[in-house]
Amino acid sequence: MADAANVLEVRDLQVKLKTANGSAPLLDPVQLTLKKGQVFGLVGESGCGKTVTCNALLRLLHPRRMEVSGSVCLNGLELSTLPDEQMRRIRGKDVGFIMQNPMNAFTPVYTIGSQFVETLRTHTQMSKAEAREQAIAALADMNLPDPAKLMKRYPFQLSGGQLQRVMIAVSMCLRPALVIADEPTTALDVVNQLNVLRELDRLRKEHGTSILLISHDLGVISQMADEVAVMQKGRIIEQADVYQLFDHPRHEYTRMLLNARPRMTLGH
Ligand SMILES: Nc1ncnc2c1ncn2[C@@H]1O[C@H](COP(=O)(O)OP(=O)(O)OP(=O)(O)O)[C@@H](O)[C@H]1O
Repeated sequence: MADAANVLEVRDLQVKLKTANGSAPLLDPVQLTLKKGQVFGLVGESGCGKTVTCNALLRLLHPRRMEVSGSVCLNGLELSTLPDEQMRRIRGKDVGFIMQNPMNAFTPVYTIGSQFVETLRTHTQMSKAEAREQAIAALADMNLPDPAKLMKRYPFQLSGGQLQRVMIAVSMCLRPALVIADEPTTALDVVNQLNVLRELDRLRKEHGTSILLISHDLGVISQMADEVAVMQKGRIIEQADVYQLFDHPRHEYTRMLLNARPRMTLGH
């Protein structure tokens, strides 16, 4: 029975890559519990399986190439057995997704405004005018200057930091219960990293959104997360409250990551 305090409960989520001779494990059985309003950090070096975990949660892995098993429960709703059409509605509306390279999230030939309006109208009954108004308000809320003008721009006309903020505005505007942020600041310079993290944190506080924050950078995780899981080679090797993990890391690999983290602070 799902606990009402939890937005996401993942049990025994396992991924295997189908090969000519059988299958190769990519993800050992993963258990995750995200409480409402919590930031859950998933850390580990490149290739350890963070993105595979997110894609498995959202059922974005190709069934012909990957074998996924286990249970993923979002606000009490089991996602693993939902029809594809219902799952499509959940992605974007109930679960927002912020990816590492915002350029990949937008189609280059359409303006920011038309893509934002389209997303809003796909998931709601809003008229074009209402959606446009809401999009402008969401861009302004992300402290983006002159949002009405920005709506007319194409993705390549924005800086990486601006585009990342637009993506956050798009993913948060439908007030999803959960946002999965996969390396949301990795492609940004340090100043933009801090700004984007601040905005994410503010939106979480204002709307009570839970965030699954994926990063290879424990410096970022330490600023944002309440709880942290450390992943190595497709396995969660340590999971703890952020203070406990930083003060008393149990695993040698966690200690190595801690020693390698850059110094940065959100300053609040
Ligand atoms: N479509 C795929 N086909 C085959 N192998 C894959 C596929 N996607 C991921 N993998 C493999 O799964 C493992 C985990 O990859 P994943 O992208 O989840 O790592 P990651 O921790 O997110 O790394 P990064 O921080 O670089 O994004 C890697 O060994 C990768 O090569």
